[in-house]
Amino acid sequence: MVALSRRSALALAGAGVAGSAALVACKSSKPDPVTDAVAFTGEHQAGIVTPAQDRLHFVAFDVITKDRDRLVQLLKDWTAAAARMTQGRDAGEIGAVAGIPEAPPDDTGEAIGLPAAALTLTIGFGPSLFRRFGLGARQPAALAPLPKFTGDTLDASLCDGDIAIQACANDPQVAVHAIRNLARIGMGVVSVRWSQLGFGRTSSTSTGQATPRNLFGFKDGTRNLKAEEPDLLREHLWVQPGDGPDWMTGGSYLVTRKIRMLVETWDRSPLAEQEMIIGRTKGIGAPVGMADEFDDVDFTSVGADGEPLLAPVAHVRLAHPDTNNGARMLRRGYNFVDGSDGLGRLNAGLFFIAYQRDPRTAFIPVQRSLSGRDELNEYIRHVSSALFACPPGLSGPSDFWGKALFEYE
Ligand SMILES: C=CC1=C(C)c2cc3[nH]c(cc4nc(cc5[nH]c(cc1n2)c(C)c5CCC(=O)O)C(CCC(=O)O)=C4C)c(C)c3C=C
Ligand SMILES: [Fe+2]
Repeated sequence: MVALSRRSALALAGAGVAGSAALVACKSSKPDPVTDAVAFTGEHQAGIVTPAQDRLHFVAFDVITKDRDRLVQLLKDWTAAAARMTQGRDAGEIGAVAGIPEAPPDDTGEAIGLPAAALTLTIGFGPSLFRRFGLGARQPAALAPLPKFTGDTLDASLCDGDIAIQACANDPQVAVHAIRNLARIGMGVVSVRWSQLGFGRTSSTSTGQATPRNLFGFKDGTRNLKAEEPDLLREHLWVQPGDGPDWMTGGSYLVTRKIRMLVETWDRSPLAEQEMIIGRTKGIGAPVGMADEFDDVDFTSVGADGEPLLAPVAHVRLAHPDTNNGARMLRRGYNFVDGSDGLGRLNAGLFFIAYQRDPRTAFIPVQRSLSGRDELNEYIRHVSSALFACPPGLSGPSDFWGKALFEYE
């Protein structure tokens, strides 16, 4: 049997040979150059350390059923649909246009003819899920709700959620199609709590990727954890045996923060001040006082005025591992522009995404350091916050999202 993508199925449909597709998981965790598909199964979920794609559609769901079996069935159905869509196929076995005219199609159709576009679908479970379905004792200690931080201006309707799914792809229509179909399949069991579209990745997760820029115009993601650093990934990204609970071994904790950026105010500030606030040059992205983007941050040199070259309030000083007891995380955020705010300003910013082995020793201390002193706070507002436990990758066809969490002795 052959695996037919939406593209080849469309082409072959004309020749009358569509309908014999079978799921074939591709082996590599990098996009397959022929099918442009990222493997759906593996040790870790795709969409974390796999190369960051250009587009995002992120959704947080509330579970609206009290029936545990219905939720487990949905997780099975979602897994099957996600396996198909990440390989460039329709969400359902029949597809968008091959079904009977009397029934709604099992795929919505807007991705017909589009490739897999390196689509990854990554699932996470929020703290609120563990208050139900007998999951209380299964909640990881690391999954305690995030604390309030100085300056937070959070909108509760944009925070938290029982289940999150991150869709990343190199085509926005492919990412939106995936989330739309998962929401459709979940009708009656889950409802969308909040969602976010993103464009322009704001970090690299591989040394092979150029460092992109955020909406303040600075290179972002220079000193990110990268796929080529397995020792650091073990230490800072993946939950290790013994960290507990077992169902999270090989997984990672996901923090999202929607951060509005007051771009109009930023755009009126002088270049030298922008560089002082970030602690890096805007052009090359080098740490202040250094020449190259990948030079180490210089904490100690002082200028002719006797003041440190790297300001005490500079973002990269306050976010640096040396300032935070060695804390590191894998950032995977996206720019967003959600139209304008009715006052003539863009509603724009950074949808910050960070994965880590334990938020208590990574995101939380770093955000405490930033929220207290970071000069960047004059120009940003945190409006949404969430934390999710992302289990390890799926082992094969009999595994499904959440199996080890829900099915235990
Ligand atoms: C709590 C974690 C962080 C938040 C929130 C955050 C917001 C934020 N960051 C930028 C722009 C840049 N950040 C940079 C580096 C950097 N930022 C964090 C953490 C948070 N940032 C870390 C851990 C680091 C790396 C520190 C280090 O190890 O040196 C940079 C420099 C380039 C880079 O290394 O990535 C920029 C630029 C914005 C605009 C923002 C909120 C909107
Ligand atoms: Fe940052």
